[in-house]
Amino acid sequence: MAASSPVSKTIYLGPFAHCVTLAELEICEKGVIGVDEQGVIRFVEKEVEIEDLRAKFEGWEDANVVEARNGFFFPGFIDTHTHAPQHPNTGLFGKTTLLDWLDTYTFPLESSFSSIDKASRIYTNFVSRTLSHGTTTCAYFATRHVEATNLLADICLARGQRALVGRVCMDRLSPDYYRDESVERAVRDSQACIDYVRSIDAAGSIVRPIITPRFAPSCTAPCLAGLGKLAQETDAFIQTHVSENTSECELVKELFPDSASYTHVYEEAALLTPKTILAHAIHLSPEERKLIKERGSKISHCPASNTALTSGCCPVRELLNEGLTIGLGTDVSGGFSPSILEEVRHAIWTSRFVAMGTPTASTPTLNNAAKLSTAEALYLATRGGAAVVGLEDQVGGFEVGKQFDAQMIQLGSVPEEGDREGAFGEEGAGGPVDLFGFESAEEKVEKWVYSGDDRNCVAVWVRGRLVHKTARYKA
Ligand SMILES: O=c1[nH]c(=O)c2nc[nH]c2[nH]1
Ligand SMILES: [Zn+2]
Repeated sequence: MAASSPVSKTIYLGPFAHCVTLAELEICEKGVIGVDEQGVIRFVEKEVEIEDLRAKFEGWEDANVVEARNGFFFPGFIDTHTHAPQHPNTGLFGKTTLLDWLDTYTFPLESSFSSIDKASRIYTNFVSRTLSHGTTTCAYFATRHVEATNLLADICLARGQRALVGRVCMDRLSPDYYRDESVERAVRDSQACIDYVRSIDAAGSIVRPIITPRFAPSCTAPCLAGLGKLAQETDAFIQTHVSENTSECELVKELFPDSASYTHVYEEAALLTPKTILAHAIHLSPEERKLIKERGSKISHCPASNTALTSGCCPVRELLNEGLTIGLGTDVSGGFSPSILEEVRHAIWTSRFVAMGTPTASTPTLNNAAKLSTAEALYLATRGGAAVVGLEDQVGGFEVGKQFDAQMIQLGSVPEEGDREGAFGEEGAGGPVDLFGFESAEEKVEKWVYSGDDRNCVAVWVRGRLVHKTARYKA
């Protein structure tokens, strides 16, 4: 589906849900959202009877009407951290942990993106996959290759998916066949990608560049400093990894013996800014968290990856209590799914593992305060993520003035006894979520969160433009 399809004035009719605050998930059963030709939300009504529709919205008599049946509209998901070139390795991690996983699976695959044909095949497929799971904005790590990185930006722009696209920098501790030959090269190639992405979308309304040092162990101090300087000169976003795995943290201590902490390595290179996204952040000290907060840098929580690579359980509830800004990341292929809905579930599970902890004599009971609620995890997936990628004024919820980045969720109705056809005709067409008719609006959302998948995501819009639909979508 091309992003060039025109946007018509449209009234989105039917239930919608969105997170108003971290604690509050608002669900409106008789919702109406009016979106203009620029994809901007012009009105939001929460209690409208269908019969009143045309009369009520003067000037909107000719608007299209798109109705959510047996489901609801939900804001598009924001994936604050993933690796597009690692998509073919999804599900392949065995019993590795971070450092051997990089050597075994990741570097060999990423290095092959010198082939633009290969990059084209994988990136086209991955952007389709993330869109089909309702991801309307994505922060992508690409590879070292300028041409392939620029191609990823082209694909996101053509498909209409908002993206931050970054060329990965690494000038040490990676194989000879996959390493920046010098600091100058890392900075020059990063600059080339920034220039390219800004040349294809000067306003940055869909694609924006992001400076991407892979992580401290694979960058020398001069390389990190060169990228920090580049970030200042270009006012670009920055993304990297921090404190994911204890062996990695030890390695950083060895490589940067004069730095007070892992986070200080980035601080010393001027890489901690309000436009910085730090992935994982599992093993941070209180001082490091304080520094990140002071700098206004953001955190991408990647719970599926953290469990797959046995990196640890990030104490997200604590970080939220401390006022850090947090979104969710799929971190493919450390993570094994391109779905932020899956990450919502993993964020909730991880918070429960933190809550269960290891009972000790001093804390023998469950630490309920560590748990994330469904609403809180959905907040991280939408509004929290929007703040991480600098789009908090534009997307993440349904308010007048925001842009319509949304997904239409449709659930399955189990037929009444005697109704052999069923609500959606063929069996299984309702996806994995079965409704029996008793469910409240809240229960429908809960059922989707815990057992839904991309089959329930029947249409996706970015700035009011339809960017993905399934056969079940009937406009
Ligand atoms: O989850 C991760 N994925 C990666 O590709 C990577 N590189 C450094 N550190 C990393 N962590
Ligand atoms: Zn990562």
